[in-house]
This record gives sequence, C-alpha cells and structure tokens, in this order.
Amino acid sequence: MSVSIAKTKRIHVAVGVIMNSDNQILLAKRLNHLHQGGKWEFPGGKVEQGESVTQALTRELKEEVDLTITDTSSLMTISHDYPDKQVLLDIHWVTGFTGEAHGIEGQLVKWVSKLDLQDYDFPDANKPIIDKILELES
Ligand SMILES: Nc1nc2c([nH]c(=O)n2[C@@H]2O[C@H](COP(=O)(O)OP(=O)(O)OP(=O)(O)O)[C@@H](O)[C@H]2O)c(=O)[nH]1
Ligand SMILES: [Mg+2]
Repeated sequence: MSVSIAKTKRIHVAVGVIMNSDNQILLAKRLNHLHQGGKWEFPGGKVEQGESVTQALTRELKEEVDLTITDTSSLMTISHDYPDKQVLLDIHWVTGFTGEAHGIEGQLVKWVSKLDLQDYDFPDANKPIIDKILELES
C-alpha cells in the first residue's frame, strides 16, 4: 500500500518589526477571513517571484500600513508548519521609515510598547520574534 503525502510549497514571507522613536512597535490585526485571522501580526506579506525580501517588505509596508521604508536590517528567519500552511518568515528590523501608519486594508494598527507585547495574541510562529525583541532591546 502506498501513502501519498500532499507536498505544499513553503510560503516565503517578508515581515517587518517597525520601532518608533518612543520604543513602540507597530502591530496590525489580521482580518478575520485571513489565515490566522484575528491575531496580531507584524506587517508584511508574501515575497513575489523576482523580488528580493527587502523589495517585498518595502512594497508590503507601503500597501498595508502606508509607511515608506528607508532602512532595514535582517533579524531572523523562522520556518513554521501550521496544520494548513508552511511558512518561512524572513523578519527584518525596520530602522528607518517615513509617514504615519494607518491600516490601508481596514485592519487595526497599533503602536505597542515592547513590554506590552506579551499581552497580544500572535500566530504561533511569532513566539521567537517576541523573545528576540525583548532580548535585544532590554
Ligand atoms: N505578515 C505577517 N504574516 C505572518 C506573521 N506570522 C505568521 O505566521 N504569518 C503568516 O504568513 C503568511 C503570509 O502573510 P500575509 O497574509 O500577510 O501575506 P500577504 O500580505 O501577501 O497577503 P495576500 O496573500 O492576502 O496578498 C500568512 O499565512 C500568515 O499567517 C506575521 O507576524 N506577519
Ligand atoms: Mg500581509
């Protein structure tokens, strides 16, 4: 008997940890109909064919929260398997940006003090990101 296992492609996602001059980090609430809907996320989205991660991040942050990115540095990558999806999160610090953040797609966005991050419900894949932010910035 042979068992076939459906192989799905791991989705490459550019994710931005954006900190303002008050040491607050920008969170956005995922719309309910999306994967991991209702949870808080760091803004970002899928890297498209032919794009670098930085290009994808710049495009996504403009499309989602209306910020113009001027400087980034890479923070970490996380490979995570959800029951229904496999993701590779490519997480970058956004160290320079211009503009005022607002949720262009109707999502809530919020600047949150890093010490309050633990009070928010994130997708399971994000746990190491929260740990890293607390470790780096304390
Ligand atoms: N942006 C973002 N995505 C995350 C985070 N954590 C996490 O597991 N993901 C997962 O990464 C995947 C891709 O993210 P996305 O839905 O933002 O992609 P996108 O903006 O290109 O959306 P679209 O396909 O509607 O255009 C989703 O399955 C999402 O659940 C996070 O902190 N930020
Ligand atoms: Mg997105």
